[in-house]
Formats: sequence, structure tokens, C-alpha cells
Amino acid sequence: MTTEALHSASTDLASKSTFQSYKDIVQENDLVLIWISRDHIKPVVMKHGENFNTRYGTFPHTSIIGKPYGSQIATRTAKANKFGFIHVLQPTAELWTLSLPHRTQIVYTYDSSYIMNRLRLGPNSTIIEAGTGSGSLSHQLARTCGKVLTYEFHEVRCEQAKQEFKEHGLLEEDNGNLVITHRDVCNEGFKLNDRDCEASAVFLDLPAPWDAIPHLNTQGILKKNEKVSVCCFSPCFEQVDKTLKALKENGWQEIEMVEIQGKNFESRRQMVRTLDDAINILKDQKERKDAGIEKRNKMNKKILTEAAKNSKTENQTENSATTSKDETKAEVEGSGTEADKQTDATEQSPQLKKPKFNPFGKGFKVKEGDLNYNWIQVSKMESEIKSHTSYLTFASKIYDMKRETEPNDQ
Ligand SMILES: C[S@@+](CC[C@H](N)C(=O)[O-])C[C@H]1O[C@@H](n2cnc3c(N)ncnc32)[C@H](O)[C@@H]1O
Repeated sequence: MTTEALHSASTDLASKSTFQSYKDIVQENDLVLIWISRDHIKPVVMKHGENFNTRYGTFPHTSIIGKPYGSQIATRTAKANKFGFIHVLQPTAELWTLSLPHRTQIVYTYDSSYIMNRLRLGPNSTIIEAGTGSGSLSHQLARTCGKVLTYEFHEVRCEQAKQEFKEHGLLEEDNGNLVITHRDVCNEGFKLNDRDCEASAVFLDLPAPWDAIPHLNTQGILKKNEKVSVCCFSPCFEQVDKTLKALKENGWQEIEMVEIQGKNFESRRQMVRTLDDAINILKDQKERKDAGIEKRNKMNKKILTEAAKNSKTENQTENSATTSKDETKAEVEGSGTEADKQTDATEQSPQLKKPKFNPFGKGFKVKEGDLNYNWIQVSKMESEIKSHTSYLTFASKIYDMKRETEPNDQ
């Protein structure tokens, strides 16, 4: 497809949020995710006349609008005559999780992918989520599920999340599939004013899920005659303990707790180091150390000589009439002359050798894969893991009509 054809195809989708449907060409008012580096992705709305500033240079939005998603955009850096690069990406739920403004701890993709699989979520699922927090999981749920009913009791957070969902076209009122409700679910439960929830799955990321669990028994909250699954996300084992108790007391079965520890392994080449390399580098280090000591000794000698010279001049002024001291002075002068010679010598102090290539870390750098050296392929685990490790407690039940009359019901 030509760029023009791609452009016209994506015009049809212009009104739809990029979270809901794919498009090819960046258009004005699109929310794009700008990939600056692996740890730095920025959400930006494209506007003609505006600039995106990075430490690598300034990128006018006009240079991005009209380009296919995924493009690399270059700009000349301000100081050196070099180029800075960014990549312009279409928002996805996973990329949003990496770039969203954090208002709370969030659920990362390692956990959310496992949670969605275990809860068997799909287009026919209706899921209850509490609390909404920063909306990280909500975006993933909105893409997968038929309906997302999310609850948040912090008013400001709830409003901010609602605004983001609106901008991303996720709200039911804008033909999306997500409803956000400002509610304390531990005290007021999940009941919506105008309809039953009929949820097929529940996800609770709350400090006290055990207070919310009894409210799931209220008629109309869970789907009847169908296996419904719940997942509670808790960072502490004490919370898990209380949650297990509440689940059992409220008729949940198949209770199981798991912990996800997602780690990325990076594949790279590592230089092959031999015993000779080690011996050479030790010799090199010793030579440079000896040269350093020699230089320092000469410097110290020079300082001492200059100090002696200065004190001699002072003595000369103070005691110019004393004969016995004159003799001493002559000696000092003698040594002064000698010292001057030495000073001259120190000025030609040995040059420190430039560090050679050091395969053990220090010294000048060699580009990975340089054909002058031997390399082996290795895998390394990422140093910083972007995952908020929590315990995931799963359970399931088939909604029991008898429970509608229990004291916990509303
Ligand atoms: C850790 S955050 C949830 C993060 C979210 N899962 C995400 O991925 O962005 C927990 C949220 O639950 C909300 N919360 C705590 N207790 C609540 C309650 N009783 N009812 C509703 N929301 C509650 C908090 O205000 C907070 O925003």
C-alpha cells in the first residue's frame, strides 16, 4: 500500500481511539506513544505547530503527523552536528502500562496477562475491577472483555481515570465498554443504580479485599448458573491469609495462590577472556602503578625541596650577621643547588602510560562484536524488573441463590 492509500484508509478510523482499533498513519489529535528509550516512553497528543522536546533535540509534531506508526523520526541535535532519534508508536494497553502517569502502584503486564488467562477473559466476559487506581489493568481489561465495571473510592483518582478513559474512547457512554463508578466497595458493595452487574469475573486490587468479598453475594452482582472466577491481588501474606478466610466463608472454591516473577533475559555477546589476557592486564596494571608511585615520589621531593629553600631564604634575612649560621647557610645553599638540579629532574617526570584495552572492564571501550576480538553469545537477566510482586489469590464458584438471603447481602 502506498502512503497515500494508507492515509486514506486510516482517515476512516480517525474518530476511533487508537486503543480500540489499529490505524496506519499518525493524524493530528492522535495520542501517540513516543519511544525515547526502553525505560522512557511518553504519551503525546499530536498538534500542528507544537514541538516535542527531548535531550536529543526538538521534534516538531508536524514532522510526525502523516508518518506511518512505527516510524523512526530524526532531528539534528542542538549542539553537535549529529542526529537524535525517536520512534512513534500506536498506543496499546501494554505500552500504556509502561508510559502512564502513576497515581498508584499498578498491575504490570506479567501479572495482567496471567490474571486474564486464569480468569478466562474474552469478548463475552463482564469483569468487576476494584480499585481502578492508575487504570493500568483497566486498559488491558477493556481491550479483552465485553464489559468492564471498575470502581474507585478516591474521588480525584476516579476523576483522573475517567478523564483518561474518555480521551482513550473507552467509556460506555462514548460507545466504549467501560463504566467507572466512584464507590467504596468495601462499605457500599458493587450494586449499580440502573442495572445488574452480572459479572463473570472479579478482580480485587484493594488493601482489604476480605471486606469487599461478602458484597459479591448480593443478587445481580455475579452471573447466575455459571462458573465465576475471582482474583485478589495482595502484596502481603497477612492480606492473603484474611482473603482466604473470607473466600472460604463466602462459598468460593478451587482456592489457589500464586506469585508471578517475570524476568526478561537479554541476549548479547560477551568477549572471550583468556589467561594471557589476565596476565597481560596484571602486568600493565603493575607498570602503570609503578610509574604512578615514581611520579608521586618525585613530586613529594620537589615540594620538600621548595619548602627547605623558602625556609633558608627566611633564615638568611633574619640572621645575616651570624658567622656560625653562615656556615650552615652555605651548607643549605649547597644542598639548595643540588635540590635545584633535582627539581629540574622532576620536571621531566615519567609520562603515565595510556591504559591499554582491558577485557576485564576498565581501559578503553571495544564495540560489542568487534571482529578483532573473540565473542560468545550469552543471556543476561535484566537488572531492574518492572513488576510489582504481589500474591494472586484465585477462586471460583457457581453463584448460589441461597446466599442472597445471607446477612452480608445488601
Ligand atoms: C493499587 S491501586 C490499583 C491499581 C490498578 N490495579 C492499576 O493497575 O492501575 C488500588 C486502588 O484501590 C483504591 N481503593 C482502595 N480501597 C477501595 C475501596 N474500598 N473501594 C474502591 N476503591 C478502593 C485505591 O484508592 C487505589 O486507587
